[in-house]
Amino acid sequence: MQAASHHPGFAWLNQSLAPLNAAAEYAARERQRQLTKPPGSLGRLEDLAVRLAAMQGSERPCVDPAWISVFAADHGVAASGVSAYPQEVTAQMVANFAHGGAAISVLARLWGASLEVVDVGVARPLPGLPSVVAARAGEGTANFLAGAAMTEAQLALAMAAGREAAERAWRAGSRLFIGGEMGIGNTTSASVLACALLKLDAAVLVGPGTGLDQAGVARKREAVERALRLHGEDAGQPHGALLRLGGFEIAALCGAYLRCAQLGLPALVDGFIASVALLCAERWVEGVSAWCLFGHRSKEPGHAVVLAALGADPLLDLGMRLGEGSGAAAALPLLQAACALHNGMATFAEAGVAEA
Ligand SMILES: O=C(O)c1ccc[n+]([C@@H]2O[C@H](COP(=O)([O-])O)[C@@H](O)[C@H]2O)c1
Ligand SMILES: Cc1cc2nc[nH]c2cc1C
Repeated sequence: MQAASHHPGFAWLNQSLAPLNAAAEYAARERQRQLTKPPGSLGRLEDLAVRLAAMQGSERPCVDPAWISVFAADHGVAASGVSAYPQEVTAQMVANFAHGGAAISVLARLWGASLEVVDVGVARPLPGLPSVVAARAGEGTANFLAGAAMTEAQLALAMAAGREAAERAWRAGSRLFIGGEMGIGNTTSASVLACALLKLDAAVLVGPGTGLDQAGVARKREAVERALRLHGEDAGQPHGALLRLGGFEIAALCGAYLRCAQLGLPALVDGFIASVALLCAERWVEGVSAWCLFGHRSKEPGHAVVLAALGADPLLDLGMRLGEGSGAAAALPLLQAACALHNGMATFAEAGVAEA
């Protein structure tokens, strides 16, 4: 682990990661060999079952019940004209999540996953939404074009919000964690974080986000370049990067992935912003990404770059670019199918089918 900060709010990051279970992995691979199909004929569905077996320490893996936490927060940089949408959409979408009308609400219902919304720092939250978990680190971040996005204490609070969400999932008996995010302006934050950590140019990581036109993307790229000039030197490691350039929901996702890896809870990663949060977690503590599966490749162009840096090969490529955890949720039935096939198919011996 990197020596990041002596703030006591980061002490939990010193706990070791859970080990993968080699015996369960071997047993699952052996079982796959005995199922009534030519070896390897279920392709990546076989590998998914075996990887989940290694993570869950069981020859018979299972992703149900699955748990989804959507972290919402606002971004000071939204005031610099970097999004196609106004900032108040963040608070309005939180209400939409709470009322069950967002894409992630529909997918969670469809696949039988639990869904919670965590307010990590929406600027002007709408009143009277009892089902929203309040874990606010502030009233949105400060604009990182003028100074650091957040204080050390706020970073610790936001990461703890993610840690606690992973712990709620674990305590509820969930077998898979999906982290989603909502925050107008957060593709700018994610782009500049990735530039700083990967030492890449803004042009490689800046894209349209919610739907900027060409001129808008050029403005956004200039903003990212300015932020890198201002903070780049102090943002080569995840602590400094999140402090200066982060969002509260991105820090929360980073904390959630770290805690999942400590607990031994597999995580299914969503799109561009979620993958940048995982990049922060992996740079903070090496090995976190071994606890992750990747749901999809977002249409946001920087996502492919971040996935390559993580060595990840996602399951779906549907041209989605919504966020909220929706790309991961779209891949959940593939994981359910991988487990059902692994656990439910007959072996050659059971079915009386001749082997090669
Ligand atoms: O997950 C993705 O790959 C993704 C790509 C583009 C946009 N988004 C979502 O759109 C919002 C951020 O876009 P923007 O243009 O305001 O930076 C935020 O709420 C994200 O959930 C998400
Ligand atoms: C409507 C809307 C829904 C979203 N969900 C995640 N990001 C979003 C951004 C917008 C603009």
